[in-house]
Amino acid sequence: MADTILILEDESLLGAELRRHFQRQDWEVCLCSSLAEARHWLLEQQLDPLVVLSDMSLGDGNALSLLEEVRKAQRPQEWIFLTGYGSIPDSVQALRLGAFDFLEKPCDLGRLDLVVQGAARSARAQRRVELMSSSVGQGVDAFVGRSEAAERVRALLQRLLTVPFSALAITGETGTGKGLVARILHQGGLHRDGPMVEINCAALPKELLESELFGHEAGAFTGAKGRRRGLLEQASGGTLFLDELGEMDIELQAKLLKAIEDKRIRRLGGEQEIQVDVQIIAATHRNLQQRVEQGSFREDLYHRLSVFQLELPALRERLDDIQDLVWPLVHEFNLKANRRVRHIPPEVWQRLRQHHWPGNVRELRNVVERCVLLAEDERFPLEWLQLGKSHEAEPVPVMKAEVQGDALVLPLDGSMALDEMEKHIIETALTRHGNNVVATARALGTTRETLRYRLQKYHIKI
Ligand SMILES: Nc1ncnc2c1ncn2[C@@H]1O[C@H](COP(=O)(O)OP(=O)(O)OP(=O)(O)O)[C@@H](O)[C@H]1O
Repeated sequence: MADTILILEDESLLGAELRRHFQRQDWEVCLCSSLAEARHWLLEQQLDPLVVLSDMSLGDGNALSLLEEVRKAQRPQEWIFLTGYGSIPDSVQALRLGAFDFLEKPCDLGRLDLVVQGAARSARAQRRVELMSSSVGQGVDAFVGRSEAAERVRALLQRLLTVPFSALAITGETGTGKGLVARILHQGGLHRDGPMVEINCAALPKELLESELFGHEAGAFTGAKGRRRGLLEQASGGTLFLDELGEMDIELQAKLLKAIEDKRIRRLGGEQEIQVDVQIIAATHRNLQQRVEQGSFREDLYHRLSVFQLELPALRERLDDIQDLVWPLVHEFNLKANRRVRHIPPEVWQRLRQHHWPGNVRELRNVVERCVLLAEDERFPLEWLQLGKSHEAEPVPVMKAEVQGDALVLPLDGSMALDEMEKHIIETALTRHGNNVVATARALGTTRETLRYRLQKYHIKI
């Protein structure tokens, strides 16, 4: 298909000559003799020229104003200005607005051709980059999968992208794509021009998380040296992604709910209320309703978040998606590790479909990475799948966590949740160090405060 050039020229003889010239070079030419006409084609008819070749001063105004309007609305395109003698200030302004180049009239056609070719190359390159960044990470298609369950997720995401929600919860097992979906919602949603700020609620003790979220004034607590803007403020105009919200302390949950409802916060130690316009996306692998029944999650916050809720299916419930997920991953790791895996034997597909996938897509990603990295030729190596026996085929013997010398072996067959593993690691380390908190913290590569917080969290008594 021919590329389009829009020529904006009110001298009819010159306009006609330029049109003939570019048509001879296989351009699709749209010739306009006024700003109004060009505005009609570019903004109302959404004509999408690769290059615009424009006179600077026209009967109905200066073309710079149109360039400014179009820049906001159009896909990448390059503008070249034809200027009269002595209009240097306008030309400087044109370059500042992002014009590709300007040529003084009368201009030599050979020179004009060179400049137009350069502009076309530049616009094509920008469009390629735009296309790549829109297919990677942006848009609901980044959530891959042909299964009905994946289609339902994409359809719901598409709807949510147009809804001005203030809070939303994404639930699903670990590795099902909660982080991915949060990024899709931010990048394609109504808050996309603002920042996306993330925090993992399980990673910090309550006091620290509170000051991270709400900020503090100088001297609000011991160690609060200067004033600090919290993440709710920093994310204003954008999205705050609260990962592992199920782990948030219940008192802090109340404060968060108030911030969502009032759209106002107060920094710790601060008097003044600060307006925040932020959409909150919360993710958790917990069953929040169950947490409510157990009394560890506030019912009112649960109801607030359930207005818009997205439940992501486990990979074992959408085995048809495995094929769609595996090929892009093979391609990605082929490129990264300079491999050329092209052939996936039927036995591999069969084993992939039989596995239980407790770590979901993240686990699949790790498996594909290992196999591609260890492949010796074009064949996807079955021997490196190392998936263990299928859950459906025969029951897998239950593995137990056990200490082997200085090492601790943990089962990765889904029988032990991450929290249980962490609790077990801490208990084992404590026993080894005679319940000495300082020595245990050192052995685990963490601080005494963090360890104390974990002890409290897991109700470990020493
Ligand atoms: N449907 C999908 N299509 C493509 N990639 C996916 C899909 N689901 C998950 N992934 C990929 O799998 C990996 C894990 O996903 P992600 O980190 O979003 O999971 P999560 O649910 O947030 O996990 P956790 O609860 O452990 O934080 C990421 O690399 C993500 O891009």
